[in-house]
Amino acid sequence: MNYEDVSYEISDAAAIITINRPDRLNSFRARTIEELIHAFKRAWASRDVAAVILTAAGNRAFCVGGDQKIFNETGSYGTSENGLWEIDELHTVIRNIPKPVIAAINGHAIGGGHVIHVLCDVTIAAEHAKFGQAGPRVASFDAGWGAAYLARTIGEKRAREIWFFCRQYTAQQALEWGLVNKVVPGEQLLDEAKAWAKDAAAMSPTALKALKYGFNADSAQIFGAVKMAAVSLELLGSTEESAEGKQAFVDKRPPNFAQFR
Ligand SMILES: CC(C)(COP(=O)(O)OP(=O)(O)OC[C@H]1O[C@@H](n2cnc3c(N)ncnc32)[C@H](O)[C@@H]1OP(=O)(O)O)[C@@H](O)C(=O)NCCC(=O)NCCSC(=O)CCC(=O)c1ccccc1C(=O)O
Repeated sequence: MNYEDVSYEISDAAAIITINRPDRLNSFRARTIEELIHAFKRAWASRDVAAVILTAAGNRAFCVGGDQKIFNETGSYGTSENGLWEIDELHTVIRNIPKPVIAAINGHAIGGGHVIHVLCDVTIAAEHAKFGQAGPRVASFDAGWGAAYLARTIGEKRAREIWFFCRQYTAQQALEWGLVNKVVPGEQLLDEAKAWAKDAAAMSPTALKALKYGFNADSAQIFGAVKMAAVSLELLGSTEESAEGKQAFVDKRPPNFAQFR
């Protein structure tokens, strides 16, 4: 597969997968998701890879979720080679790849970009990184992993705060909440992630694989809600409420959702 939206390289025993749409703050479209899935499966299959580092181009954003401009223009997140919108499959592959996935957060991790980092095994953040959900502002949501797994990670009250009020949180706050594992100066981010990957590479791969699946077992029942949430989000996407959210984003004005209460 030819990558347009991501890059893939191997450094020592780490696969470095980089989201590469900096002009759209590394927001994703259907093609981005398809390429990310491909890159993760490539890392899964490779004996040269012991751990995956997921990061993004530039120092402004890790990923700010779905590309709202494309959605506003076309009513979807665009086309992929196989014709599918596979955000659920990306989440699944991050959970199921039997190697540690290290998110290296180089800026804003917002909306669907925040969900992706939450699902990574560990997160290292640059000092200037910002965290939060934004879906309810544009009539979107992830009521599957995005809600339930976030609550498992940081607790119900904090998860509900993040989703219901759509605020942004500093890297330091994220560290205090257990949302990230370590905060480093931006210029040290990739080296720090590589050092973690190097440490993981010294471990028994079978032990890491079994541990990852053991950790996953406890939250596996969330998957049922993931599919239900995807169906309801798809339905919301075809409504006037959704159109108002996306149009307001493009117009740079607050949405008027009052009529949909
Ligand atoms: C991230 C911001 C807080 C950054 O703010 P700031 O630094 O002031 O920069 P801006 O001037 O706002 O932005 C610069 C430039 O980038 C454009 N841009 C920003 N975000 C997006 C985006 N998401 N899509 C397209 N373009 C974007 C912005 O318009 C500017 O362009 P100019 O042309 O220069 O004006 C701030 O930008 C911000 O809050 N962004 C919006 C974040 C957002 O709403 N994200 C979408 C949330 S919904 C989502 O992610 C859907 C996910 C999903 O579909 C899903 C489905 C099923 C299961 C799970 C999921 C899932 O959630 O993963």
